[in-house]
Amino acid sequence: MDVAFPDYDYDAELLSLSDQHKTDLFLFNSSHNLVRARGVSQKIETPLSAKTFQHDVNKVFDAEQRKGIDNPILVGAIPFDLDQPCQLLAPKWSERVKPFSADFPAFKDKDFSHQIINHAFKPDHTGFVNMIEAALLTLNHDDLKKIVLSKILELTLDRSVDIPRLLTNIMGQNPSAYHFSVPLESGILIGASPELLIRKEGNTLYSNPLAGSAKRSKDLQEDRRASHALQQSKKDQYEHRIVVDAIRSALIPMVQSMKLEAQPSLISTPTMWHLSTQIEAILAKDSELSIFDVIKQLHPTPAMCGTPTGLAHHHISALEPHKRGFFSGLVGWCDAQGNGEWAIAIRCAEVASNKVRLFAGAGVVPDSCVESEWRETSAKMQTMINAFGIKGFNNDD
Ligand SMILES: C=C(O[C@H]1C=CC=C(C(=O)O)[C@@H]1O)C(=O)O
Repeated sequence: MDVAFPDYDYDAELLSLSDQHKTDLFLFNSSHNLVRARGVSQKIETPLSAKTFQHDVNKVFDAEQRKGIDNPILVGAIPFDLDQPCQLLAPKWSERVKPFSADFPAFKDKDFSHQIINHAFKPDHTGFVNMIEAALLTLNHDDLKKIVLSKILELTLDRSVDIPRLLTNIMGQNPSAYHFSVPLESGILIGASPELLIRKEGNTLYSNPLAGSAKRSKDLQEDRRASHALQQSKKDQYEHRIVVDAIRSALIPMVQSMKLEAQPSLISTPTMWHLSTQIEAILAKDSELSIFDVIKQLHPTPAMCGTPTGLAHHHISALEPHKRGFFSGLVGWCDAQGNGEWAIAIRCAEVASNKVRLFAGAGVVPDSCVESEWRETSAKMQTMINAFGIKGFNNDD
């Protein structure tokens, strides 16, 4: 189904939100699909690692089909830790249409701004330094090759956040990202992720892992220098290669063919440069694998966790003072015909009224430098700081 894009009044037409529905709308927008959903017909909270997971999904799809929906969908979020409950639902209402182009004046909401009343990093700078130093020691004395460690920034803002306005700002400022707004029990998970874990169209799989990062600069020359240095950086190339190798090894047993770029390319968001690899693969003939079977083999990749996965996961639980929940998990949708798209929940925030939590992680390898990882995670948070219209906050502190 195609949609035309007239000059929208963003909150009335674009997001079709009346006041009482401001926060219960699920939205996922990529350059391939825009999925919107509302209301709960059925829920799935089973962890992805549970044996009954696919059975529970099939049961929900069957029940929706018995109600007369030809190709029902599931939308929601999958946590970082596969043993934790998912928040997936078959919505009461949904539509899948041509994606938004975010290049409208309506998306440039310059008057949208917030002030910070309180802020706290978890861990704080000292705790972060200790955490990365402990990781570096482990990297030297263990089989661990890479670990991704994160921090959270907790904000209290001067007023409750208007979610549709935040979403339009996110889209306007980051037109080529995966935009999402996912109502969860703890608040709204909302953001502009640059990273695709998996898109499945029939038997074709697409993935776009990122790893290796540099902060962008407003100064053109400095910006070019940063991108060039990233491309030349052995440390970042190594960090990236670990992710691509893991995805390739996980896909090989499932697919009949795979195309992937020999060298990573550079991609940019408005705030960051990244090393990126596009991967395309065709599932083996007569494959009965669902998109969740594929996700189970891939997630969490070394771009979110580390390598080897189990060991990195163990050290993350021991070193990080916070529970990630859905941060660095997945957000997206899938249908009963086996299509779907799941982006990684980064460059995002969890918002509950005027309380906001931002998340950012960075890959740590033996050549990592503690202060650079602090600055990199702060730079990654700038995507959401800008979307909230927060000015003059130096989040390097
Ligand atoms: C974990 C995050 O970034 C990942 C994605 C791209 C580059 C990354 C890096 O260079 O460390 C991270 O693996 C985040 O943005 O919070």
